[in-house]
Amino acid sequence: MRGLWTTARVKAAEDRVMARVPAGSLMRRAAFGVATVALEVLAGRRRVGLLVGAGNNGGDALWAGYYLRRRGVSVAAVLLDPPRAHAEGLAAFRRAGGRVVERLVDVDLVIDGIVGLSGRGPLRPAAAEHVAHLDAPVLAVDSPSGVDPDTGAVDGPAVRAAVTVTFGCLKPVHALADCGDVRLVDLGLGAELAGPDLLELEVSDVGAAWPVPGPTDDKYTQGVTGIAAGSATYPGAAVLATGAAVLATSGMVRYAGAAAEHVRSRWPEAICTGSITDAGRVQAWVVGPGLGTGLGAEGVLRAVLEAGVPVCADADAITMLANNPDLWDARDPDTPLVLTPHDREYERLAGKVGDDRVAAARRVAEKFDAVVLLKGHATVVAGPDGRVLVNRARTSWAATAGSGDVLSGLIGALLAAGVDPLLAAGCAARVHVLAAELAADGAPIPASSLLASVPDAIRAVRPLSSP
Ligand SMILES: NC(=O)C1=CN([C@@H]2O[C@H](COP(=O)(O)OP(=O)(O)OC[C@H]3O[C@@H](n4cnc5c(N)ncnc54)[C@H](OP(=O)(O)O)[C@@H]3O)[C@@H](O)[C@H]2O)[C@@H](O)CC1
Ligand SMILES: [K+]
Repeated sequence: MRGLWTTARVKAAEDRVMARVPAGSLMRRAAFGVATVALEVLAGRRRVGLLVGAGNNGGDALWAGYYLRRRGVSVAAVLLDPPRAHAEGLAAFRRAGGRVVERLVDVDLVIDGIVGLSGRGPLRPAAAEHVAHLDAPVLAVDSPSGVDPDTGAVDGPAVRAAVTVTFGCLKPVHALADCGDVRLVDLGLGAELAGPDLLELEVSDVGAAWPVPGPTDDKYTQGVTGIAAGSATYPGAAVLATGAAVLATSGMVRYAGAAAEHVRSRWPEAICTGSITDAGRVQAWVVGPGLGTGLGAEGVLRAVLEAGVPVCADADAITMLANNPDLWDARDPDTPLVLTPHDREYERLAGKVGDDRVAAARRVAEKFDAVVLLKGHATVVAGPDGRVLVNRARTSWAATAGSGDVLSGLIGALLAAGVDPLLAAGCAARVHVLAAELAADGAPIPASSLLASVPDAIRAVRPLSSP
C-alpha cells in the first residue's frame, strides 16, 4: 500500500528534518530531483520556462533552473511576485545565466513553481493568465498549482501537469487528482512521518487480498453471496450484480427477487428464487441495485439488514435508508455494512459532498458506523475506524450505466469470502476500474463488457507466480 500524508503533517515533518540539516539543503535536493526529471522529459530538447510564485515552491523551481543551466539548458523565468521571489534561488539562477522574462515563449517544457503545499483555491488571475497561454508540457513542482493539495479539488483555473515531481512522501492530491506521472524524490522524512492519513492500494495488495480457491476449498468455503436486486422493470441490474458475484470468486451465488427468470437464463450457476424469504443461507448480501423503493423493496432491505451477515447497500437501498431512517433500526449493529453512494445518493444521506471528498466519506462512515465507498473519478473508501483508501481511475471508461451494479456484486462476493469490509470495497473498486480499462481498450463500453472483463482484471492483479 502507498501512504499519503496531508500537508500539515508533511510540513511538520519537514520542519523537524530542516532543524538538523544545513539551511537550504532540502530545497536543493528537491530541486535537483526536479531538474533530473526535467532532463528526462526534455529528451534532448533544451528550452525550459519557469513559472515562479512567492513561496518555496518558486524557490524549488529557481534552483531547478540553476541545475538545468549547469547542464547547458536555456532557462527563462517569469516571476509572478518579483519582490517575494526566493532570494537565494533567484541569485543562484541568475549566476548560472538564467534569464528573467515577462512571458514564456518558445519553450519545450514549463516548470510550474507557482504554488505548492501552501496553495489554496484556484490560480490567481496573473498566474492563470500565464497558464492559459502555455503550449508546452508542464512539470509541476510538488503539486499542480490551482489544485488543492489536501483534497484534490479544482474550482477554477489550474495547471494540468504531464508530470509531477513531489518530495518526501505522496500527498492526497497525488491520488485524488490528475497529476500526470507522479515521481517521488526522497528527502529523508521517513523517520519523521508517522502513519499515513490515506492509503492507496497497489496492484499487489489487491492480488494478495483477492480470494482464490485453495486445494481444500469447495463451493461453500469461499462464502455464498446473496443478491437482492433488480425488479420486473429493472432486471438488468440483477443480471449485472449477480454476474459480478459469480465471476469474482468461486463461492456460490444466490439471487432472490423479481428478476429470477432473467438471472437464471444468463447465469445458470446462480441459485435463483423469487423471494428473499426462501433464498437460503448466505454469508453476505448485496441489496439495492434496480430494486425500487416501494413497500416491497423496503421489506427486502429490512430482511437483509436483519440477517446478521455483512451487507453491501447500493442505489435504491441507499435512497430508502435516506428517506426512511426507521430502516436503520433493522440493522444488526454487529455486522458490517458497506454503503456505495454516488454524489446524489450521498446528498440524500448526509447533504452535499463538498470539495473535501475524503472528509465527506469519513463523516458518513462515522455517522452510520459503516464503510462508505464514495464513487467518483477518485473513489474514496472510508471505514468507521478512520481508515481511508483512495483509488483514482486513470480513465473514465467505468462511468457507464450499470457499472455500479457490477461494483456492488464484486463487493458482495468479497464480503461473503470474509475479506475485511474496507479492503473488500477498495479491492473491488480497483478491479472494477481495471476491468473497465481492459474492456474499453480505447472505445466506450457497456457495463456488460466491463463485467466480461472481470476475470481478466483479476488475472492481472494476481501474483505472477500463483497457479
Ligand atoms: N518545507 C520544506 O522543507 C520544503 C519545501 N519545499 C517546497 O516548498 C513548498 C511549500 O512552500 P511554501 O510553504 O513557502 O508555500 P508555497 O506552496 O510555495 O506557496 C506560497 C505562496 O503562494 C501563494 N498562493 C497561495 N495559493 C495560491 C494560488 N491558488 N495561486 C497563486 N498563488 C497562491 C501565497 O501567497 P500569499 O497568499 O502570501 O500572497 C503563498 O505565499 C512545497 O510545496 C515544496 O515545493 C521543498 O523545497 C522541500 C523542502
Ligand atoms: K506547483
